[in-house]
Amino acid sequence: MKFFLDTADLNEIEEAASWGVLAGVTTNPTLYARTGGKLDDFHNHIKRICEIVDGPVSAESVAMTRDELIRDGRELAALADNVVVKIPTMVEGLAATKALSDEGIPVNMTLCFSVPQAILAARAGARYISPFVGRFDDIAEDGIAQLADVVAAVNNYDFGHDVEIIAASVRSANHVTQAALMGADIATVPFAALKKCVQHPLTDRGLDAFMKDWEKVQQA
Ligand SMILES: O=C[C@H](O)COP(=O)(O)O
Repeated sequence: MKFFLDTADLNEIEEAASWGVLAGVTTNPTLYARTGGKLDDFHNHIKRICEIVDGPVSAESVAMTRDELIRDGRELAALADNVVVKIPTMVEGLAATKALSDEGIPVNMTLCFSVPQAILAARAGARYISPFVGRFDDIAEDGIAQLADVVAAVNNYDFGHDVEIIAASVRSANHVTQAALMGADIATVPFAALKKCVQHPLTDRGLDAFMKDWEKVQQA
């Protein structure tokens, strides 16, 4: 499984990239708004992320019609070679995904919550599909079970092009564990959750014991 960072925060992206584990970044309008960024600076911001990350960077269109989504998608794709256009799973989004992928522009279909949505996204030409996990948990449903259904269903078929499943709306190390065990291709993880993935209380306890014992060696 590859790790993407689910953020538009440049400091977080630079830090995770320095760990050598970052295979890509996903952004959305909420994540960009959280940086305090202005509309005028959005394209420059995506360019800056693309310069830091050696991998696909999803930039989301906020258009609602196929023509606008296609126009927006072309503009976003022109920003850098590693831009992936993120498009919501809806009828207009499918049509735009088909048009953009036919032009060789990779699309990440987002806000995916069901197996039929995922299969349709793949059929339309989506390079990436993003089933959301945490938002199912938020409504007292089992997000991991939903993700497992999507992974199993998509893996049943050959769509004639590469399709990777991005476990999105990931909130915890346990989500990452479950996504990896079921063979999700990618987990896109917020920075705080990524840090939690590195940590384990037994690692901390073991390290503490090693440091204390090493002090004894130094004083012997
Ligand atoms: O845009 C995709 C995100 O992974 C959504 O995550 P979230 O449910 O934590 O906002």
